[in-house]
Amino acid sequence: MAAVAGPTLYCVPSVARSRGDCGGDGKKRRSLEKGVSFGVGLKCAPAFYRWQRAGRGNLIREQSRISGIREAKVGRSISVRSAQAAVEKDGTEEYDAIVIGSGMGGLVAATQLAIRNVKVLLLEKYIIPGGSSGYFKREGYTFDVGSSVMFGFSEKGNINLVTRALAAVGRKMELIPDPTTVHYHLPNDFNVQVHRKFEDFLNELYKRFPEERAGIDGFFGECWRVFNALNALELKSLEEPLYLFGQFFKNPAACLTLAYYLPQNAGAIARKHIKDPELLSYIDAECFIVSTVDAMRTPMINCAMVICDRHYGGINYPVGGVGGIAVQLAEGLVEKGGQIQYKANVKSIILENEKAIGVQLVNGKKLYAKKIISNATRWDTFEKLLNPSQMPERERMFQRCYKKSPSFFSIHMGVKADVLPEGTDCHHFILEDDWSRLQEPYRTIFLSIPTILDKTLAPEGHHILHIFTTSWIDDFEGLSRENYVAKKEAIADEIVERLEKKLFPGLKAATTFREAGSPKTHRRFLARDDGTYGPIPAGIPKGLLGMPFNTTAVDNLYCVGDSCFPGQGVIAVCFSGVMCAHRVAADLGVEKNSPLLSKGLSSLLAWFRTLA
Ligand SMILES: NC(=O)c1ccc[n+]([C@@H]2O[C@H](COP(=O)([O-])OP(=O)(O)OC[C@H]3O[C@@H](n4cnc5c(N)ncnc54)[C@H](O)[C@@H]3O)[C@@H](O)[C@H]2O)c1
Ligand SMILES: CC(C)=CCC/C(C)=C/C=C/C(C)=C/C=C/C(C)=C/C=C/C=C(C)/C=C/C=C(C)/C=C/C=C(\C)CCC=C(C)C
Repeated sequence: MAAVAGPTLYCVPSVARSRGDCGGDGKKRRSLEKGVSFGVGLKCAPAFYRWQRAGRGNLIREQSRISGIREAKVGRSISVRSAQAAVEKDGTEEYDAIVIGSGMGGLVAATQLAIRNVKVLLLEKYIIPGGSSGYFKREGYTFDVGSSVMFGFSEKGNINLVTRALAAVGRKMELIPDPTTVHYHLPNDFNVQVHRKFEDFLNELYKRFPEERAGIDGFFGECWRVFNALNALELKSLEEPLYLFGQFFKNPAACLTLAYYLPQNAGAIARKHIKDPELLSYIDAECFIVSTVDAMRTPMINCAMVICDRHYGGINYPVGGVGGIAVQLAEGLVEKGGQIQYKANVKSIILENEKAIGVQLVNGKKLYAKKIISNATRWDTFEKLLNPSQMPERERMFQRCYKKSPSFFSIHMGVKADVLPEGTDCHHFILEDDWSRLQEPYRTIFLSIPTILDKTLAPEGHHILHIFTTSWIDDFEGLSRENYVAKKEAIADEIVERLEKKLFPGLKAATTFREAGSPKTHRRFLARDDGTYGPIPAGIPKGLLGMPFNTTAVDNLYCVGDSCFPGQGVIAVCFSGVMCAHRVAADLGVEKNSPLLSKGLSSLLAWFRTLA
């Protein structure tokens, strides 16, 4: 019955685009799902089409031929061995855990369970793993779907959660250190380079704000206090009482420090130390990058985490591109006995006596597990995979406290290398005119040029420019196809013009490739409601206090990813994956568990959330 999917590389979006819809339910797809579970991709689109076109009998033969390709490349540098994807035995087989979605949150949860010998099946709607941290290839360029700034990817300390997630499944990637995390280009000719060395970065701020030296030391000093406390802990589920009490016993100072900062926001702490409005606006911009809101609404723990990690372990870029991380995790998962099924679009979560017992795919197939983990956003989980009219009060409360952040408008470009001045940094953040417009759609420009670090991602003599800016899906709804495309191009033209003026004269003429994505693209390819980047607080939050953990009000159903504690960001969702796997393993009896204490802690945490 089953077929196994094999090797690894894809010209993914071109495939999906030609099919009209990456997650669509077309005829070809239905026939594939009937007999064959679809695995991580094929070497390139033509092979994909050959495979798709082959008759059902030929599919298995074609598959084993393709499985003979043992080596494929992400970018042109990292080598990825073929991943053996799911062997779906029959519809009645029960797994210990099913994970819906292979974003970094889902992948980490699945791999952390697999290494504990939990029988886990990961279901991904798309044809490669990674979600927002995936990649795609075009005309010799390997593009990161989303951010190229990787926190938590060093050899140092306890919070290098990306490194640790890979190491757990025996993987390690070659890294290129980034000397400057971000180069800020701000109003009134205020330019700051966030150098890898903390002292060099501070000197930039001291130079601009000599009278705020003590304030700068005070604010960043508090950031380090939080970071050092985080770094002292062994990070596991904060919903598991035996672990939590154990950490309080081993590291009371660190735990009390974190408990103190848990309900606080960065903006309020910055204001204790700093008076200069321009410096406070700069801290808003720092927070905006990590949370898409200003400092007053950014939890202090999250702010401190990113502000310090970039100087502690540093920002490091994986050779071959960010997409390689998810590919390595997916391969590692299968090596550790887990299974992955691609093109497995979960339509609903099956409940029995109000407990989650399985999932149903869009092709009607039902799969069962003791525990169901959703890496879809909480909006998608509780409004689409479950009946919205039966949404538990706990989720209603989440939706009152948090709303969907805007999505991104993104432009992936290939340009001739000589348009970039010598010494150009890899990542830039631009707000040209007015601080008050920081959170307005299209006003700030995020720009990454990963080829500054890894030249193999583009054809020789070329660079990649990945540009993005916040944008709401409403701007693109209800347009004809023609108007939709025209609108995307007009917005992209305007942003490129702004970059020409600010940074790279001649940019338009030097462009060799350009593709723009709207919030609708995010919704379609990442299966995120309204294409949202993640949750943002509806008002001023009490730090992280209101953010839900992994358990839900539905028995046996867990969430993982950016709509869980601690929120948006690759390193944040990796932590969410680690926490989720620990809690699930405890509930399965694989990790130490005390049901009574767990129940008590769960009620206590639920009460804390009502204070937020
Ligand atoms: N959007 C960006 O630009 C971007 C880029 C890079 C990293 N990130 C970070 O990644 C974080 C998100 O990571 P994450 O792990 O929470 O999730 P994710 O959105 O990256 O991945 C979710 C995965 O679940 C799959 N999925 C959703 N519904 C499904 C269904 N019904 N059936 C099967 N599969 C389904 C999606 O296809 C996707 O692969 C963000 O917070 C962000 O910080 C975002
Ligand atoms: C239980 C209770 C209640 C209590 C107790 C106490 C305690 C013990 C506590 C503890 C806690 C903890 C452990 C916590 C943790 C946390 C964490 C880890 C966090 C993390 C976070 C992170 C984050 C947020 C991140 C983010 C990031 C991001 C978002 C990024 C982004 C990026 C981008 C966008 C890029 C940019 C670019 C350019 C500029 C171009």
